[in-house]
Amino acid sequence: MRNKMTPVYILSGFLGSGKTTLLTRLLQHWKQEGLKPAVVMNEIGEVNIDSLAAGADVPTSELLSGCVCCTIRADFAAELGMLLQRDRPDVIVVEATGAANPMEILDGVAEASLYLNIELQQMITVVDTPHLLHLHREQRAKTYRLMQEQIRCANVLILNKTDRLSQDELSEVTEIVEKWNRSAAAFEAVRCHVDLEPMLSAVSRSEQSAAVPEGAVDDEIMNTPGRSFKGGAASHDTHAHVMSYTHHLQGPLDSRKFEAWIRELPRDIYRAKGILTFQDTASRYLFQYAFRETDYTRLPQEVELRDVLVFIGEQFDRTALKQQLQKLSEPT
Ligand SMILES: Nc1nc2c(ncn2[C@@H]2O[C@H](COP(=O)(O)OP(=O)(O)OP(=O)(O)O)[C@@H](O)[C@H]2O)c(=O)[nH]1
Repeated sequence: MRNKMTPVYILSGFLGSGKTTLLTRLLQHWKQEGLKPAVVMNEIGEVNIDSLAAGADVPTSELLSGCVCCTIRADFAAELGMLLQRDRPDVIVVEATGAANPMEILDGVAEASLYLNIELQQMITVVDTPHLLHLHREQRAKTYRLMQEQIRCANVLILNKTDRLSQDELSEVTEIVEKWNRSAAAFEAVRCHVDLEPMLSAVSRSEQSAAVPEGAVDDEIMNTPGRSFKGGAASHDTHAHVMSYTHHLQGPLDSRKFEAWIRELPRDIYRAKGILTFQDTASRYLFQYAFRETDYTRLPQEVELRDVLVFIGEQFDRTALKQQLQKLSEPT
């Protein structure tokens, strides 16, 4: 039997937006619930000051040699694996450096979930609202684009530092964020003071929304506590949020059927990877899919990994994917 999956939360947000403030709150919350959290942190620079915030009783793993998205391939999975084995946490938070590209981090966690019993729960982005408004007015391209990416990727948005905005400015910022990501559950906050339970359950609700038929999605999310955006159910003109789906395969697949199925994958799924066994070949493979190209690398026989596929894309139908993969696993 497979061990239970440890949920992983990615905490993203621009430098100084309030990630550590939120992390401290989350850790307190989980500890009060009797859970054991662990943290993976990365900082640009030599010393990680934020690790002090986690407290001595929270296992912390640090990637100090640069940004998590650059060290991610080798170190990240190894660090997570070590943390899981050594500390057996109930929940893991990856605090991404404020300058990190969230897509790379998402990709890294997806990669690690091929080898480890972890499940990416959601991406929480803390938005420094006065800073965003300032950049929006100045149109400073690079930083602005990174903030935009961080907002687009989120399933939960904390619109932080609202104490430094007037009501009009808050409306302006909300409108900007809404244009980029209408799907996430959004919470206005001062010092990341949000009701954590509704925030954490809003995470799963927005994930489930992918299975809800078009048109019902926004309705569902509009009803999540803390949702502050205006707007209607019919607005699907903006970017949907990025999501991932992990599927554990029950048995070997027919390679030709799998190939044919991959060719028909919806365009909304832009990345997939996995470990696969085929009914009609002796080897096992590491499978990669990017920009509609597939790649298979033969794995050594002794590799002890379960068969799994991870998909990353925008607002795709996870239920349909699951059903199709179950069908592909049926013996022919
Ligand atoms: N005025 C105001 N200040 C805040 C708020 N939230 C956080 N801060 C302050 O903003 C600063 C940065 O907060 P952190 O939680 O350290 O932010 P961070 O995102 O972890 O920062 P980096 O580690 O640099 O990426 C601290 O001085 C906080 O006290 C807020 O809602 N309003």
